Amino acid sequence: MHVAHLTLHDFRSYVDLDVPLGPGVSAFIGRNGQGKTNLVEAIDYLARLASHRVAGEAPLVRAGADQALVRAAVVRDGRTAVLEVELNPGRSNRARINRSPLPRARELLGLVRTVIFSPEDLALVKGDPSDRRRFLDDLLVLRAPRLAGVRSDYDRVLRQRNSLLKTAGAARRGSSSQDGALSTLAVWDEHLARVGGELLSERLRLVDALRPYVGKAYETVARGASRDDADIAYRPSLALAVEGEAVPADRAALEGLLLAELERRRNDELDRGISLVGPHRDDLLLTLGTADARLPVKGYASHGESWSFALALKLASYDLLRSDGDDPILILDDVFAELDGERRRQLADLVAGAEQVLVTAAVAADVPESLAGTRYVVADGEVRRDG
Ligand SMILES: Nc1ncnc2c1ncn2[C@@H]1O[C@H](COP(=O)(O)OP(=O)(O)OP(=O)(O)O)[C@@H](O)[C@H]1O
Repeated sequence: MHVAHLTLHDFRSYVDLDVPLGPGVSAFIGRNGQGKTNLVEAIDYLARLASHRVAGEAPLVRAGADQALVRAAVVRDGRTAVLEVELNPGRSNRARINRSPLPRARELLGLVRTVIFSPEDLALVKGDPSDRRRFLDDLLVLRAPRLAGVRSDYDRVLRQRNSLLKTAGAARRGSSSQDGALSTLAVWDEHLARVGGELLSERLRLVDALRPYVGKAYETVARGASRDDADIAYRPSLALAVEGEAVPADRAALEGLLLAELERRRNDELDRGISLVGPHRDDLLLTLGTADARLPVKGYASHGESWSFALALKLASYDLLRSDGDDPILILDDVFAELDGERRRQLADLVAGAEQVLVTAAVAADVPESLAGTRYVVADGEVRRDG
C-alpha cells in the first residue's frame, strides 16, 4: 500500500499542507525542527490513531487551533480510498472514508498499516514494561483491527475495577460493610478475566509468531551478531501452569487461570487498591547472549546493542506483517544518523523492496544511496520536491 496524497490542516507545525507522494522511496530532508517528523507522524497517526511521540491528541493540534485534520489518499491493490481524521482534543475524533462519516474513528484502524522506526524506539528496550506492552498491542491491532475493541474494553474494565477496589479496601479498613462492594467486585473479576484472557491469549500467540523474526533481524542490524543472540519471551504476571503443566494459550484456559489468581490475590488487591493480576502487569522480556549465558537487555546491554535490539523488534514486526501478505508503509524517521555506514546500507537494502518507504533526515548525505528515491525539502512549513 502507499499514500498517494497527504493533506494536513493545523496538524503540529503545519497550517496547510498538500503534498503528492508516490510509491517507492520519498526522502524528506531539512534542518532540525522544520517539520519532517510532523509529516510522517501524521501518516503513522492514520494507521494507529495514536502518535509515536506523545500520549493524547493536544500536542498534535497546532498551537492556537482547536482541531487538526489529516487526510490521505491511500492506494491498496490498485484501489484508492480517501481517509480522513479530524482530531478534537478533549472530544471524540471524527473519521471519514471517501467523505462518508464513520460511526467511530476506530473504524479507520487497519486501513493504513505503517511500521515506524524512530529514535523513540529506544524506549522499547530501556523504557517501562508499558512501552513494550504498547508495542505488542499496536502490532496486534495492526494485524487484527477488531482487537482495538478488546484493548479498550480491557482498559475500561481495569479502571472500573480499580476504583471499586479502592472503595472496598477503604470500607474494609474503616470496618464498615463491604458486602455490596465485594459482590460487585466478583462481577468485575469475571469481566477482567474474560477480556484479559482474550488479550493474553492474543499476545502469547503474537510473541510466538514474532520470535523467529527477532533473531534474524538482530543479526542483520548488529555487527558480528548471530541469529541466536537475541530472543524475546512473554513474561506474564501469573504462572501460566497448573501443577507444573503449562496451560494452553487459549482464551478459556487463560480466563480460568486469571479468575483463580484474582481470587488468590484478593486480600493484596484490597490492601493496595489496585488490580495486581492481568495483562496490564505483564512484560516482554528481551535477552541477548548464548543459551548458557543469557542476560536481559534492560540494565545490561550497551547503548549500541540496545539500539540494535530496538531496530530488530521493529524490523521483525515489519517481516511478520509481510508474512501475513501485507505490505505496510515503512517510515524511517531520523534513524540513519544513529547507524554507521555498514548498518545504514544493510537496513536500506532490507527496506528498499517495500511498496512505500518514507525517510526523514537532517542531512541528505546520511540517507544511503540505495534509498535515493524522490527527495523533498522541508523548510518554513512547506514541503517541496527537490529538483
Ligand atoms: N502543536 C504544535 N503547534 C505548533 N508547532 C508545533 C507543534 N508541535 C510541534 N511543533 C513544532 O514543530 C517543530 C518540530 O517539528 P519536527 O519534530 O517535525 O522536526 P524535524 O524536522 O523532524 O526536526 P529534527 O531533525 O530535529 O528531528 C518544532 O519547531 C515544534 O515547535
